[in-house]
Amino acid sequence: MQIAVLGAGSMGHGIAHVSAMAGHDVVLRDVESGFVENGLEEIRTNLQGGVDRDKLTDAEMEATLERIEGTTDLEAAVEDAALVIEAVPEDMDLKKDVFSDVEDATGEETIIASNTSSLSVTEIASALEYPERAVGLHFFNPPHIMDLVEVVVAEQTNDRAEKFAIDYVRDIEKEDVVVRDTAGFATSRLGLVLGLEAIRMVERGIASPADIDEGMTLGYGHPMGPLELTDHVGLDVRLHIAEHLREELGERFKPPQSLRRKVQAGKLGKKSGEGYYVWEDGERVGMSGRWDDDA
Ligand SMILES: NC(=O)c1ccc[n+]([C@@H]2O[C@H](COP(=O)([O-])OP(=O)(O)OC[C@H]3O[C@@H](n4cnc5c(N)ncnc54)[C@H](O)[C@@H]3O)[C@@H](O)[C@H]2O)c1
Repeated sequence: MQIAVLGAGSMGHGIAHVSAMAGHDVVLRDVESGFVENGLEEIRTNLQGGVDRDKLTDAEMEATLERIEGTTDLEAAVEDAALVIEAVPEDMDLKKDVFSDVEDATGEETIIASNTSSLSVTEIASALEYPERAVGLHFFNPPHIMDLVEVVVAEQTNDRAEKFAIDYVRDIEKEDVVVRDTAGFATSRLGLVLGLEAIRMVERGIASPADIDEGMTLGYGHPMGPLELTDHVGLDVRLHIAEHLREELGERFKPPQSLRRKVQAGKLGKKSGEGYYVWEDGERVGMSGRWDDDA
């Protein structure tokens, strides 16, 4: 089928990649041609990585790239699409505008999906005249590696849109979980509980970040501990989500003081060089603050 992906950033190019790999024709749209080119370049790099690891052949890589077209023209991107997936920045007004613009340029049958990680799909869908075709498709980063997609069912989503979304997820060989539209969906909500509690444990000196993380990787089989994951996601991003979930779901999501302090100090995790760990050239080289000597 024809799929339009709006936004060629971290998530958009990955969603275009996995859709084209499954044989769909994809149009990748961003607001500037430089962003589109970057997205297409990232897809080529990631596909080449797959070829280098013998996951796919050169011919499969070229065929996948041929199925992806880049553009800055919204109308051209969406007019023939059966499915439109937006992956523009996490801003409610922007997402509503994008949904509404898409609706103006497509037929009534087109399914319009949002890759939002925390906003209400119900509210985004309210920008549509026919909101029953809206649904959430929450991919995980990076989409070409991560197997899960949460299918988020908004208040308005009808059975056809829900089934369409589930079929699409299975078709691109990902695993679907279906979630009602609530703050944090299923994964962010549970992942954050673990992250916030780990931060409180560090705050109270119960154990070092590395020991807590090792406890969860070796003891529970998690691929990465909650504090290292917090550094990867960004402390500012986690704080923002915690504040949102606290507002929506209650005090159990109250952000710990130390998380707030670190964000105020610009210690945002891997991207700033320090969070619960110290990072150099993308590698973990030690622990932050009083745990430094134990690193
Ligand atoms: N990064 C993650 O780990 C992650 C994981 C799951 C979901 N998400 C969600 O995916 C969405 C995108 O996040 P991202 O990390 O890819 O952001 P990003 O900043 O990397 O990319 C967003 C892209 O959208 C483009 N854009 C802005 N306005 C646009 C418009 N009107 N039409 C088309 N493109 C437009 C920007 O130029 C940019 O290239 C957000 O809703 C985010 O919450 C992100």
